[in-house]
Amino acid sequence: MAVYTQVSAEALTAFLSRYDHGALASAKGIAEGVENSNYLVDTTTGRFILTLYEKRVAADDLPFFFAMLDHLAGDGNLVPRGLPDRDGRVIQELEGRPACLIEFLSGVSVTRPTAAQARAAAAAMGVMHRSLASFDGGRPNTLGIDDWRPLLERCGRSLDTIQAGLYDRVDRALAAVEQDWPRDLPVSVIHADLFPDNVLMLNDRVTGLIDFYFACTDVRAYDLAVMHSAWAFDPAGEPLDPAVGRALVEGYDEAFGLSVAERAALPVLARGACLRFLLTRAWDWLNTPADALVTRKDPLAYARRLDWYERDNEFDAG
Ligand SMILES: Nc1ncnc2c1ncn2[C@@H]1O[C@H](COP(=O)(O)OP(=O)(O)OP(=O)(O)O)[C@@H](O)[C@H]1O
Ligand SMILES: N[C@@H](CCO)C(=O)O
Repeated sequence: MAVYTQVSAEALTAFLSRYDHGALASAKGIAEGVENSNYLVDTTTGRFILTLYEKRVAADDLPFFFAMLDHLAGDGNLVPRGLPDRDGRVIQELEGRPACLIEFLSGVSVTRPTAAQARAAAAAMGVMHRSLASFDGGRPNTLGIDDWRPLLERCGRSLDTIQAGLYDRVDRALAAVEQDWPRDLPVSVIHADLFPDNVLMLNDRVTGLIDFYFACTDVRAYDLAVMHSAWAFDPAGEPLDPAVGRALVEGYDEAFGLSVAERAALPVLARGACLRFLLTRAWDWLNTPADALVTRKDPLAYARRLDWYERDNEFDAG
């Protein structure tokens, strides 16, 4: 359960008194997620998400994320805006952490997506990319290709305590990705973490895209590769029905479009995505504080996906 920071009823009551959103009725920590502390807050007038930003989110980046969300919501995308208090402030401090009250969106996230759900989610990403073409903000990717080797070195040989030989395995895969990485594809602001748990759905309909805290400026097709690596496999990293992977590429292509060069680069971009999530999960696996109420995510589920992309499997690019 991702609740790193406990919020007392007294502190939350005082926090809510800055807004015109009613008085505290109930609050409970949300089990999903690994990055930030999230609470579901019910007040006398409505339901909200309260997020306290933890380890990987820099407070200085929050204005960028909320400007992006405002831009997307203003253009009709189903994303949650940060809510301003009576003085117009969205970014607050609570229990010593940066914190925001956020719009609640309905829907649930799927764990084993169908092809229809994958198509709808990828189309929502395509529509989002179209809106982002007119967004003039930007943020360097702090977990991009240039950051993977330093992260590998910080994990070091402790990786081998997760699985024998894992350090050398990642080192080899990373060297190949560094060599093959495309340097001339279109760049844009992207979500960079659009996993199934960051897409809210009702049946086959997308009702919300959430968790923009890794959004950054990077290769646009990398966003789709991240999505493929997260959606085309089950949580243990075993591939789902190939129709799911195909639906992702087709849904995105129909909504936004994918050039021949972007399509050709998807396999290496997906290998890069596997390394990004394998490494951050491995770091967390090795460094999660014993008292944190969080379910660590399995780095080896990403080693299995990496194996799959490396085996020269057809990417099912439609
Ligand atoms: N705006 C929202 N509306 C409804 N539910 C939300 C909203 N934001 C977050 N949630 C719920 O809280 C959970 C955790 O949120 P989120 O994914 O942002 O956490 P995180 O710790 O940043 O996660 P991750 O590990 O994916 O980076 C989500 O899976 C969802 O159930
Ligand atoms: N979506 C990521 C967590 C954010 O870094 C994962 O599943 O590893």
